[in-house]
Amino acid sequence: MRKSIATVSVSGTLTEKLAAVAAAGFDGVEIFENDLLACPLPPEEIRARAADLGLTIDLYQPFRDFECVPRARLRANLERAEHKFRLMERLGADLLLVCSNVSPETIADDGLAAEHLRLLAERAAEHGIRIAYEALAWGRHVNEYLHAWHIVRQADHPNLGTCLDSFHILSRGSDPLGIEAIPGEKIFFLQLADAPLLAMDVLQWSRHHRCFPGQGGFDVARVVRHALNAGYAGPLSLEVFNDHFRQAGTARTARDGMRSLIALERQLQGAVHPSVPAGFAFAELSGTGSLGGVLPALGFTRTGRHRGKPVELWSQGAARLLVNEAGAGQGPGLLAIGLDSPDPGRAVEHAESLLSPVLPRERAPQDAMLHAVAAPDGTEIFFCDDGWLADFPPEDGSSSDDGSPRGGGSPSAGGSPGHGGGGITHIDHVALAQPPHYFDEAMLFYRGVLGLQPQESLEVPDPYGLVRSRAMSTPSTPSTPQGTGEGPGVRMVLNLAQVGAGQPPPQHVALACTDVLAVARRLRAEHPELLLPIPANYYDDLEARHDVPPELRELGVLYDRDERGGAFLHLYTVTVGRVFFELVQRVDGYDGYGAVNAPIRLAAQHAAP
Ligand SMILES: O=C(O)c1ccc(O)c(O)c1
Ligand SMILES: [Mg+2]
Repeated sequence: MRKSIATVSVSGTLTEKLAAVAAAGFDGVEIFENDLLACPLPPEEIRARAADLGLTIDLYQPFRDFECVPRARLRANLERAEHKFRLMERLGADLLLVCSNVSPETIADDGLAAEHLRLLAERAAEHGIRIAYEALAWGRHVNEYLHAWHIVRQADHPNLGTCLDSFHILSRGSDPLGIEAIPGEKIFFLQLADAPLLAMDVLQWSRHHRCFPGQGGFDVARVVRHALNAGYAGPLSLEVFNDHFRQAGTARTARDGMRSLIALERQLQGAVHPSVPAGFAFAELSGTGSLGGVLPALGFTRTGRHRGKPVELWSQGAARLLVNEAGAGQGPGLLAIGLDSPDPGRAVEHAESLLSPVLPRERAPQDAMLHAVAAPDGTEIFFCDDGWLADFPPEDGSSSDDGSPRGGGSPSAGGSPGHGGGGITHIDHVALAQPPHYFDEAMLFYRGVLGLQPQESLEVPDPYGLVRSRAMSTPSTPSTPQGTGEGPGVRMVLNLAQVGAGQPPPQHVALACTDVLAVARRLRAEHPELLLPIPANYYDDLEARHDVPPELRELGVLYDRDERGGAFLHLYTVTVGRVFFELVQRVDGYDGYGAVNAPIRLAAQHAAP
């Protein structure tokens, strides 16, 4: 299908927008009136610029508050329309979007609406122009897409059709099935936007929070499917009003829009993700040695060293951390994540088909880790099969050259915890700080590229701001809950300093253990300086809410329960460089992240020296 985008969806001047949209591979554009009015080029030159870039001008918009007006106003409106028609002839655009009247003076009369729109269509036809009538969700009299269609049908003019916009349909909770009652040739245009599910005024929601399909909570694909079933054959056109997109990089947003449409087309074809990861292979941190003793204190042992690079492998159970001296100057921070992938080659191909930057294969020929892409925040994501461990032979040099990994594959073989029971078994989740303005891009990356599913979006108060947080995880079904399928699954938490930005929230690696209290006791005894202190007030409140062992207070372990009786015990280390560790124990199917405790943790981190 042809792909189009409204110029309002990306930042920049009109000429910057056109260049970025063409570079991202779009076939056409909707020119938003403000972009044209603010552009120093005459319409003929804009037309030539678009043509040179291989873009068609699919629509000019919006024409407002035209129909259902008193007779005297109608004359003025028709004159206003004549001016637009002449402009569109210069621009080479032959479709004008008319949105339903929002004025309080609108006369609530369908017959009058049809009469006025028919007059407009007759005038438009003299210029070879067609009119697409769109119901704004906050239109005064017309705010439902089927209402707009009924008026178009009543007006009955070949140059008059309707414009469907997924936001206006889905934000009102209308059933898009009704689209199939509209003859396809009368759907003149289809605009697509997603949005997070928010309870707010629909105009504000539309003007500030729209996002690309796949980034919000609407079933945009359903709208498209019904339009295609109706026989719609025009472009899929993104029309997004978003405060962050207005500030983000023009080319980057245009590319993200294209990624969204590619993913949407796949969804319509019923394609499934070709290679959903089964678990974490590793997390790679910048730093040197044992990260100042933190890793051995947590029970990790060094089990290997990269053949040709200054990278060490630290293991405990199936939890593997790589410590890379590159970038160590800035202190410890997360550089990369390795995912256990059923088919790394296909996973990276899939990522590339969704326009993710594939990282250059600059590794030595014998290295296994060749399949990697960059996440929106710059973190490198490696798709791994078991072979990668062979790059990290044990240091005693006893590893043969047959490539067989020491301490590979099975969860218990990756090195001994050396501290008895309760140890760490695997990486439970990784939390990444997202750059401002690109949170929605990250959502689409983790959903489309990695096959993770978004959980609820949360806003977590911090003493000096607000952190927006969203967990994304591999799908779990009742028959294969997280932790019992092919692997433990992948859970990511995306954080964004929403208010009070200052510095980005630190990143963290959460490690699953079988007995977090046992680990906490050992840490308390041997390395109390590594534990993040939690205020007594927290425990006074916790003990009033739940029947918990008093030991939690002594050990600084936090606690949460879910409605189904699952429990979560977790513990934080202090921050080292830009990263900290969390130790977690999930009890009886607890599937969350202890979000109620996040404000306590954020405050404790601010208070820590
Ligand atoms: O917010 C608006 O006014 C507006 C204008 C044109 C559209 O196509 C639309 O969906 C919304
Ligand atoms: Mg619209």
